[in-house]
Amino acid sequence: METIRLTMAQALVKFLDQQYVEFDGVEQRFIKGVFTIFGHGNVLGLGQALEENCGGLEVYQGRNEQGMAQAAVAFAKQMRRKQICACTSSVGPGAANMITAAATATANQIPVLLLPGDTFASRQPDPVLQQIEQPHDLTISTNDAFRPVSKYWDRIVRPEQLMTALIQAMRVLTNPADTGAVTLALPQDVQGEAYDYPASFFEKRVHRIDRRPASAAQLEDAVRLIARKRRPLLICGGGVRYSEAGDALTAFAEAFHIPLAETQAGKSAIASSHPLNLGGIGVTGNSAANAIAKDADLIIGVGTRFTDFTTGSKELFGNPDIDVVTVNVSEFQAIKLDATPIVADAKVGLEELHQRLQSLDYRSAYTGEIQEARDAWDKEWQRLAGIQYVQGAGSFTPEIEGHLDEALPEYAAALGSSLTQTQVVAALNQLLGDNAIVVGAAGSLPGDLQRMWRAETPHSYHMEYGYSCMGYEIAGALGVKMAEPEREVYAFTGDGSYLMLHSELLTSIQEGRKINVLLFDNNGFGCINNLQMGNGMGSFGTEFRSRNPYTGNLDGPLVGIDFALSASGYGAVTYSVRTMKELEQAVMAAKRQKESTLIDIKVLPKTMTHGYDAWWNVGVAEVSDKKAIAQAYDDRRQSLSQARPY
Ligand SMILES: Cc1ncc(C[n+]2csc(CCOP(=O)(O)OP(=O)(O)O)c2C)c(N)n1
Ligand SMILES: O=C1C[C@@H](O)[C@H](O)[C@@H](O)C1=O
Ligand SMILES: [Mg+2]
Repeated sequence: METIRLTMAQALVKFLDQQYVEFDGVEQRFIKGVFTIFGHGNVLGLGQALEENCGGLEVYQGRNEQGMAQAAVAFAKQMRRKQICACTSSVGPGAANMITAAATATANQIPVLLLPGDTFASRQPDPVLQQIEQPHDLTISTNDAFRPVSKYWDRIVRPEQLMTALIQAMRVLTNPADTGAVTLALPQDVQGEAYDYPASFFEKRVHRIDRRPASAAQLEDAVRLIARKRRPLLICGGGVRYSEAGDALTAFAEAFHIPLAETQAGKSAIASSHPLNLGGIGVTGNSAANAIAKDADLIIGVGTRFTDFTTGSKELFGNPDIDVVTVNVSEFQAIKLDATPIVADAKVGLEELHQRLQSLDYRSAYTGEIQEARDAWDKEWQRLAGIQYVQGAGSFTPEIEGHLDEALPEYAAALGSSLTQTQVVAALNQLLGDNAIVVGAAGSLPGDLQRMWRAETPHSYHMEYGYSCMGYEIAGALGVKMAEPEREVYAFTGDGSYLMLHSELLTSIQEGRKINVLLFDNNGFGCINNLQMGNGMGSFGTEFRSRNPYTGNLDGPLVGIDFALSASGYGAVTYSVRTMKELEQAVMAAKRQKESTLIDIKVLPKTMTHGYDAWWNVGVAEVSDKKAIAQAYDDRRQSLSQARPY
């Protein structure tokens, strides 16, 4: 047997360089590159291997391990899971920083390969710098914390173990039904240890991503159910995009006259202007999708996990005769809501269902309801786009009313702006152009965008709403830009998310990957303020106010931040926006820039969109002296009584 003597880390790099996937007959390299932040836990092992021969892998320098790994997650998401990046960190805190990103990947079912350094397998120097010592179990290190957030976890304590670990890692990374973060913990000493690896291990491997067909019996069950339903509603989930099933879904909807609603992950599979597309559904959905959902007698969920946001915590589907059909490549997802499942790839499953339903000459019973719902939402959209703040007591009612109404003049003065969030979102939808990609994750913007953003081109909407991780926005925009360098990429971030994590803005500049940050500064954790005040609490710990020496609380003056100044320090081209005219000028100027840009948009709190008749089950206090909280608790109990229990 021919062998090659390499260190474990050199063998790892050589193997990763030879991985390819084939999907619909198209073959491509699977691992684009490796994000790195080196420390003693990885620099002399994996770092040395990458320096000596990284083959066709690109090597990037991250700023924050969470940030670089979120960029890798976004890259793989935008590539529809057909290409990924790996990330390597040092031992201890560097590794711990990647755990949040691992969780983001796994929650969203996005493949990412994480390679944290680990403590010595030999234990000779224990405790090595940054080692946590657990006296009851010396095998534990920081990296064990990746176990609950990884789809595959392994620790390579001998160089020859690498071979089985990598083959298993590739199984998970290329599995459309059950992918997520793969963590291979690499003890520092083992990274540098040599072994005579069989040469065959490094031959080119092509992993076929098969389209799983549906079983005839499952199709028959589904057809029988659909045939007796009059008001079906399709839900387009992320699986539609990963399976490139947008056309199949459109054809299905058109053939049987079935409206469709979009989840955050599924949005932009089908153009918003399509007459059967109702738009976003659920807690962050619009009036059109939610109204049709309430009366639907059948939900056909395609590639969706049916999260609480999509189902309105299982209260949204109000028709007593409701049934559910699913098309999902994952058996686990397919049987949710006690559905009649079709366990299959979204495109193949839909095409097979289409064929069988066609032979029955099926058509839904909708007449004018779909267009009416769309028209009503369109009218509401125009109203949201036109909301302007008017100064003076009683002359302005914000969308989220009755919380901070009396504080709005103070905000307008402190921010120097009276822009409303809905008017800015609507204007940006016109200004950015159809080909732009919008990226988001947390705060109030995902709600506004799922409702209001009209996405006309495929894959122009990139929302991480499985983990809704603050700080993904800017790191994610970098990953998206790496996936689609020809398109303008816009990170929609709140001030809170920017403050949480924006380190990879610098990486975007270093790499010459231009991203545009649209920062909505409302001086606080706006959506959480809405949530607490909407459930009977006061405004507590969510506005950005200084410590007040008289009360001892955080109810002093507003804390003003010049975000444009902050980003310009990194080399971003920045703009400050306080009027609609400035917004238009800034967007036009940003488009002409070659460097990354940041537009610091000052918006009034409470001027984002509100909910449109979907309930969100949140934990409200059962005991409180406050009447408003007791009322919120009763309301919750009432909604819960109308929701499906499972
Ligand atoms: C990492 C992380 N921590 C905490 C949260 C909980 N959370 C969700 S939104 C939010 C506030 C967001 O504030 P900002 O980015 O300013 O957006 P706004 O709601 O004001 O639009 C918080 C704390 C989260 N989603 N992610
Ligand atoms: O708690 C949350 C509330 C949501 O409105 C928000 O978008 C999300 O980021 C979150 O974590
Ligand atoms: Mg905010």
